Amino acid sequence: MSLYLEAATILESPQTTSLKAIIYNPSKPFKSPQPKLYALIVETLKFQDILKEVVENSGILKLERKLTPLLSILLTHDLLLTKSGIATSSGPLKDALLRHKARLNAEFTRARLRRGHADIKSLIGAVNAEHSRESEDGVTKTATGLTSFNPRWVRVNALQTTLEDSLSSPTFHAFQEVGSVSDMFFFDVVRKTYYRKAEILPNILAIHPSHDITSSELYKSGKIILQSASSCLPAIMLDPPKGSMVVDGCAAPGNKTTHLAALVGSSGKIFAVERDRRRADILEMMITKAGAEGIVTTLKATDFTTIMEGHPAWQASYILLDPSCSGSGILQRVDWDISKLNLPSSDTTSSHPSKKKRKRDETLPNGSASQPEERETKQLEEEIQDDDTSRERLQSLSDFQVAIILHAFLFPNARRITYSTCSVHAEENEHVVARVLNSEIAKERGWRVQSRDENPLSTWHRRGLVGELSDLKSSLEEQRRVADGCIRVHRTDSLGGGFFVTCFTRQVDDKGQFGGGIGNLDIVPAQEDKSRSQVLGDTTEVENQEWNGLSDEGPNEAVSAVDIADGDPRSGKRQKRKPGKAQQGRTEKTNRQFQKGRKGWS
Ligand SMILES: C[S@@+](CC[C@H](N)C(=O)[O-])C[C@H]1O[C@@H](n2cnc3c(N)ncnc32)[C@H](O)[C@@H]1O
Repeated sequence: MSLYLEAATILESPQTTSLKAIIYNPSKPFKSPQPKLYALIVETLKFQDILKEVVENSGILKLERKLTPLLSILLTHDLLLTKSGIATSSGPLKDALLRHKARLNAEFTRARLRRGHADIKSLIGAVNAEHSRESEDGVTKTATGLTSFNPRWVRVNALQTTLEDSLSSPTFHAFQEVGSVSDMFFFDVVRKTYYRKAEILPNILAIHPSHDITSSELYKSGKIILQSASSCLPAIMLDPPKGSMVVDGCAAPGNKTTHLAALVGSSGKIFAVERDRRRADILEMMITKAGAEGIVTTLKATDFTTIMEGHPAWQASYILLDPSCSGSGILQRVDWDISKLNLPSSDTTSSHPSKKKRKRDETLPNGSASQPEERETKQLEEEIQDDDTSRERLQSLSDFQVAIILHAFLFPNARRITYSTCSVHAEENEHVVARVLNSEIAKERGWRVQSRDENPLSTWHRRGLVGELSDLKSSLEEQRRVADGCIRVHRTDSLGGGFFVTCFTRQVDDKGQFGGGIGNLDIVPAQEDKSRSQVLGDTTEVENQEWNGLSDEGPNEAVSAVDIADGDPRSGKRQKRKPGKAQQGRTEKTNRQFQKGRKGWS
């Protein structure tokens, strides 16, 4: 009986992760074979409506006190829908169900005929078809009736292979290109298809989520990396030229670090900074797997805000900031939503013995009987408290994100800085942008948000929310320009989850001096490298339509001996370059302003 009891326990537990992750978790093994357990739960969930109807109409829950609604549908599933029947030799629960076999069979026949199926085969076929369309295939129907598609996104690792070689490899050679993401979801049978938007998402492919490529040689060797399109946007937007020096300020697990490495190539240099030692281990593994060890120096257990003058990373020209955030945009690929279990009702409904829920008028733990009004007030209070906690949390995340950007603004040679989150909250997105642009540092150093037309992702239709930039101390026109310079991705946009990214830049004059800034409405495109692959200008309208063909996987978000470079004061070695007096003075002044600015914003 342990198979059914274990299945019931799983179905009753709160769903914090996918069903597969629960069943195949090595630290919490089940007695029953995992594939059997998985199949029983998935199949019962698929047929839950008809099973519920059969159990309710048979009235067995009133007659058999040992059977719970959940156990009754699990057992009835195997009794009626499998060739081998209930998978146990004997026992009180099996006996209880078998006493009513004839009645259950009769109700099942009625329920099947009511659905218009002459035989069981036809019923099973129809239920399977319905489920393959609606849940297994990454097609989500939102509450508003919108259909969104969740392909699996794959980034071809240009450090190890090319897109062409990947497409002709055994993994992909049978795949055919389709014109939009939605095209791969409209066949009854999943076909081997891929979608790409080469001009804007170079080396990035979308495939149907049912294709598991993790056992392929391409994946195992690091030639392809599973990374959502949303998560690829920051490196594309930063667009560091080949051979440039880049800092990835919040790097683990390393999706964006390895993407940056592919962009700067073997002549480039990346410092990947990660505060958390354990996460930094994964970062190092990912860098090795991607073949980027020669390009990336990992700064393990290092806080980005401690990188100062004298550290080699201080000289970087490009900085990618993807700091910790609330993660509210992340899509969970839930294989089976066990929370949507539709249980039979009975007058004698009792929950599973292991999980006793408090009934409506039961005594509260403090001994007092809860009255309905009291319960409602308590619930309301809890909700308000939850809301305050999340507001507080967002505020502290936002303060931390501001501090990270303000520190990046101090890097003397930085010309572009991207800031991204996988959050949908304006507090972590537009509000952060407004706060850093209002800072003294931004004004002194000439930092502004890159205009849409300077930006490789100018054709993406969903931009920042201008209404959330009202704290920006500037004209409405400038607020609009800033909003337009930000990119938002909705969870339903098919790029793999909700996302926000923007790029800060500053002008460089002919002598390589930085200048200009917010309030400078005379936007002159920065005189920088000519590496920008796209400035698509007036093709925007057409591009928007093409982008609209994309419409969804969640952004995937992976260092040995501490790899602190010689120049780092903590390395214990003499710093290679000491700043001159003038430079020292400027840094101290700027640091004081920075601290002042920081206080002002907290
Ligand atoms: C959202 S994750 C980054 C994901 C990563 N960019 C990727 O694409 O794989 C944020 C990371 O920043 C790290 N972090 C947070 N604060 C930091 C700080 N002050 N300095 C360095 N790393 C930090 C966190 O430990 C976490 O690993």
